[in-house]
Amino acid sequence: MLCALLAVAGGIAAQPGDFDRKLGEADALKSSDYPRFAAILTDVDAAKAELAPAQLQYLNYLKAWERGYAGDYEQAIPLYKAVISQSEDAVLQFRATASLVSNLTIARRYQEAYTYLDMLVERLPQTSNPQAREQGLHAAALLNIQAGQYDLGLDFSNRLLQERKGLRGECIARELRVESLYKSNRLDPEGEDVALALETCNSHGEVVFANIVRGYQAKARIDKGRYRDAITLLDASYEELQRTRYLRMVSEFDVLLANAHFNLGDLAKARAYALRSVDKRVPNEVTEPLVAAYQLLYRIAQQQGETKTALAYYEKYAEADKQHLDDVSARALAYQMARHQAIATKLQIEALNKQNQVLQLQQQLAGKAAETSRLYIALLIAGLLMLFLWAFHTKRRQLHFRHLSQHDGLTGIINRPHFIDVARRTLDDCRRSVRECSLILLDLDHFKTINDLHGHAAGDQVLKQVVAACSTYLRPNQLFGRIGGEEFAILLADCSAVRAMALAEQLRQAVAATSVGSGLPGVNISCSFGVVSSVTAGYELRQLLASADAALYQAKRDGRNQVVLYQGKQGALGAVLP
Ligand SMILES: Nc1nc2c(ncn2[C@@H]2O[C@H](COP(=O)(O)OP(=O)(O)OP(=O)(O)O)[C@@H](O)[C@H]2O)c(=O)[nH]1
Repeated sequence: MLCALLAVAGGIAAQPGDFDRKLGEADALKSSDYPRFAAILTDVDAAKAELAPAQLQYLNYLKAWERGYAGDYEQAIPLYKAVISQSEDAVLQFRATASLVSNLTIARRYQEAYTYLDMLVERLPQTSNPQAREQGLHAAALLNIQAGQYDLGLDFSNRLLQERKGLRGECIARELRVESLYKSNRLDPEGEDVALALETCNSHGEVVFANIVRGYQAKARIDKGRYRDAITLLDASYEELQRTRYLRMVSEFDVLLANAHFNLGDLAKARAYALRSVDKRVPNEVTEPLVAAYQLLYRIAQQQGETKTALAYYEKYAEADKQHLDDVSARALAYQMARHQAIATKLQIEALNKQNQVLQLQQQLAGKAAETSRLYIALLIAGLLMLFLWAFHTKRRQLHFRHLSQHDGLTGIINRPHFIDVARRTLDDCRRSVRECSLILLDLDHFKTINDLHGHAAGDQVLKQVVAACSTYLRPNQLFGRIGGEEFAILLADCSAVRAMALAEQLRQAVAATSVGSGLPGVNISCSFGVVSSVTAGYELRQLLASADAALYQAKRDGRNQVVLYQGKQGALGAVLP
C-alpha cells in the first residue's frame, strides 16, 4: 500500500488496477474512516492525469460525496450531475443519482429532488448492484417520508428490509420503518418494530440510527402521557448520544427531555434542557426541535410570570414555526407537482399512441372505405380529444401548484424560499459576469401598533397596500419578495448603490403617501429601508441580507421612515435619506 501511495505521489506510473483498488477502498471507508478516505482521495486526485475515463468519473463521484459530507451541497450537487451525464457506468450513474436526491433533499430543493427520484425509481428494476439498490431505496424512502407520503416511505423501507436482511442496510430500513410509523401515528413504543430496529442497529454498532429510533420511541411515550418512561429511556442513552456529536439528534433528545419535565411540572429542568437544545441546534437550519424548544421556553416563562421573556421567546417561536411550516408545505407541494408531471407525461405518451392508431386506420381505410372503420376513427378522435383536454387540465393544475408554492398568499408577490432560490441564481450570474447588484430591505414601522389598534385584518390590508405602492415603481426583472411577516426584499441586478438609494427613496415616499386614503384615519404608514451593494458586501445572499439588515436597523434606530446605505464594516452606516 505504501509503495502504491508513493508511486502516485512521486509521479511513478501506477498500474491502472492500483487506482481501482484505491478508489474502491476509499468508497468502502468513506463513512467509517473519514480521514483515511480523504487522504486516499487527495492522493488519487494528484494523479488525476493518469486515470482512465471511468476511474476519473468514480473519483468525481467520491469528491461529490466528500463535499456533501462537509455540508457543502452547492458544490456537491453540480458534481453529482456531471457524473450522471458523463459516466458510462450505469451503476455509478445510479449511485450518483441516489446521492444527488439526498443532497437536494437536505438542500431543500425538493422539486429537483423529485425529478431525479423519478429517474431513480424508473431505473431500479434494471439495477442489480446491491450497494446501488440500497442507496436508491434509502433515498426514495427518505424523500417520501419528508414529503409526508408515509405509506410510500414504508413501501420503500420494506423493500430495503427484504433486500438487506442481516446487513447494515437492515438497520437503516428498520429505522425508516419506525419513522414512517411514528409520523403516521401508528407506532407502538413498546412494539416489535421498535425492538427489532434497536436490536439490528445495536448489533451493527450503528449508534446514531439506534438513537434516532429511541427518539421516536420517547416521542410516542410522551404522546401517550408516559413522561417518566420517556425520561428513563432518554437518560439511559444521553451520554452515548453526546459522543456521536450528531447535532440533529442531540438537540432532539434535549427538547424531548424538556417536554417531559415540563409536563411533570419541573420547570427548572425543562428550561435547562430547552436552552441546551437551542444551544446545540443544527446551524443555519430551522428544525422541529428548535421550534419546539422556543415554544417550551415561551410557555415556561409565561407560567413563571416573566411576561417580557415570554414575549421575546414567543416571537422567536412564531418566526421559527413559520419558516418550518413554509418548508413542510414546500415539500408537500413538490410531491404534488412531481406526481402531476408524471401523469402529464404518461398522458402525452398515451395520446401519441392513439394518434398512431388513427393514422394506421386511416391508411387501411384508404383502400376499403368501410363505414364501420370511419365510426371507429371518429370514436378514437373523440378519445384523443378527451385525452388532450385531460392533459391540458393536468398541466394547468400543475402550474397552479407551482404558483402556490412560490408565492405569498396574502400579497401575491414571491415568498421567502422562492426569493432565496432566484436571488442566489441571479447573484451567481452577476458574480460570473462581474456586474454590480444591490439589495433593498424594507420593514413596516410600528406595524404591531396598527394590528393592535385596528385588528389583524386591517394590518393585512396595509401589507397589501404597501406591496401595491412599491410594485408600481418596480420593473418585472426586479425581484420583489416577502421574506418575513412585515419585511420585504428587492434584488436589483445591474444596479449601483446610488440608483438603489434613489429607488428606495421613491418607494419610501410612495409608502408614506398610502397613509392618506388607507381607510385608517390617523394612522401613519411608513417603512424603513436598508440598502446594500455587492461592491461593499459581495455576492453571497446571506451576507447581503445581513448587511442590508444592519442598515435597516440603523434606519429604525434613527427614527424610522428613512433610507440608510450600508457602507461596509469599517465605514459607518451612512448616506441617510431623507
Ligand atoms: N396583520 C398582519 N400582521 C402580521 C403579519 N405578519 C406579521 N405580523 C405582525 O407584524 C408585527 C411586527 O411587529 P414588530 O416586529 O414588533 O415590529 P413593528 O411593530 O413594525 O416595529 P418596528 O419594526 O420596530 O418599527 C407583529 O405584531 C406580527 O404579529 C401578517 O401577515 N399580517
